[in-house]
Amino acid sequence: MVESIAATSLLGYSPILGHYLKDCSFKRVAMSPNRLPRLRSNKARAMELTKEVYNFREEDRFSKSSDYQIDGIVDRKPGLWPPNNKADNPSLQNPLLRQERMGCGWFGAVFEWEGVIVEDNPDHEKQSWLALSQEEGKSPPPAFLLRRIEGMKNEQAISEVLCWSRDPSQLKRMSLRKEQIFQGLQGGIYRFRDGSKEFINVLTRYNIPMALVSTRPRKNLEEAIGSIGINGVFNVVVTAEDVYRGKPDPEMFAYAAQLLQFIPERCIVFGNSNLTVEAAHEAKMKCVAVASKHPVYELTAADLVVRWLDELSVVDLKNLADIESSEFGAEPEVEMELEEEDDPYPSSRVAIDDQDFW
Ligand SMILES: Nc1c(NC[C@H](O)[C@H](O)[C@H](O)COP(=O)(O)O)[nH]c(=O)[nH]c1=O
Ligand SMILES: [Mg+2]
Repeated sequence: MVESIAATSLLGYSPILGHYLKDCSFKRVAMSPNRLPRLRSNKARAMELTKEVYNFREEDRFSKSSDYQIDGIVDRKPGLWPPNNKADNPSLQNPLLRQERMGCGWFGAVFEWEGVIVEDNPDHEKQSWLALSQEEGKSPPPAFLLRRIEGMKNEQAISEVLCWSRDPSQLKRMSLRKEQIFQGLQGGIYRFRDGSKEFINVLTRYNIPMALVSTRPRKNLEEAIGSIGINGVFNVVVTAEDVYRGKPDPEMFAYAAQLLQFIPERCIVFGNSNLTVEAAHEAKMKCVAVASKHPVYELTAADLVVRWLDELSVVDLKNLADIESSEFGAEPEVEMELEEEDDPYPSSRVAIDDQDFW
């Protein structure tokens, strides 16, 4: 199975619907009525948000997520946005490796959890909000508001969309309660979506760095990861506690890229809603939409739409991650190394980072 997915090529395979963006400006998608006007550039905003989060809870975050970070990939010290450009590191000495990474062969995969890796039951989420509104003596949120808060952090949804409170302690209390209700309904039972296990096996085999990003609390997500037996598969796990804002804000994806040490243009997001597509594009990332709870025709703003992850091959992802040189400024120059005269084996010198050539 693993072999067949990896070997699938562009020759024989055509995803349900897909279009590769060649316009590096990315399309602006008018799909989220709750988007706030942005007065600053996306990059400046991501930088500001990421810095804020670092200053706010740096120690807490790194201590909690350390189990999921692979040494050598994640820099535990705070850094500036954008992250160090691991892929296009000009100090790479192996010209073949450098060429490979400067092209489309080196990228990070950023996955949502529900509706992408595991099956999602949309009714549980709706019922949780309805139950919370009843407990709090608020009017039940209508369907259009529930759609607007899909993918947001609970605090964000309660304060900015439902307008139930702005008091931080109340927001925290209601958010925790809503997750408690959700977990009760969900029952701690998780099931892989068909094809997702096979797909992450392929990516693991190809050494493609992977991040898991979800608006669920870390504790619940860690339990869920353990219960389906994929501990340690993701190099990085970003959860609700790590960020101020969920989707459609790009903060979660920007932070995942920072932890993976990939510039955003080198990341592909896999999500199942238009808010995810919007957040990924806002973060300057490509987005594959998985049509799980939303039909294919509603997700056409994504760069590629599939029903099941195992419809995709590594070749498809490489094509998707194909980087326009203009996105990096000037055309990169291939550096010629000067070999020292007294070195008897000059061509055997390889930078440390060159050893993981795949
Ligand atoms: N509000 C509705 C949701 N919200 C839940 C989110 O879509 C999401 O599944 C959850 O936040 C987990 O995050 P992730 O997918 O792992 O990133 N879902 C619905 O189906 N319907 C809603 O109205
Ligand atoms: Mg989802």
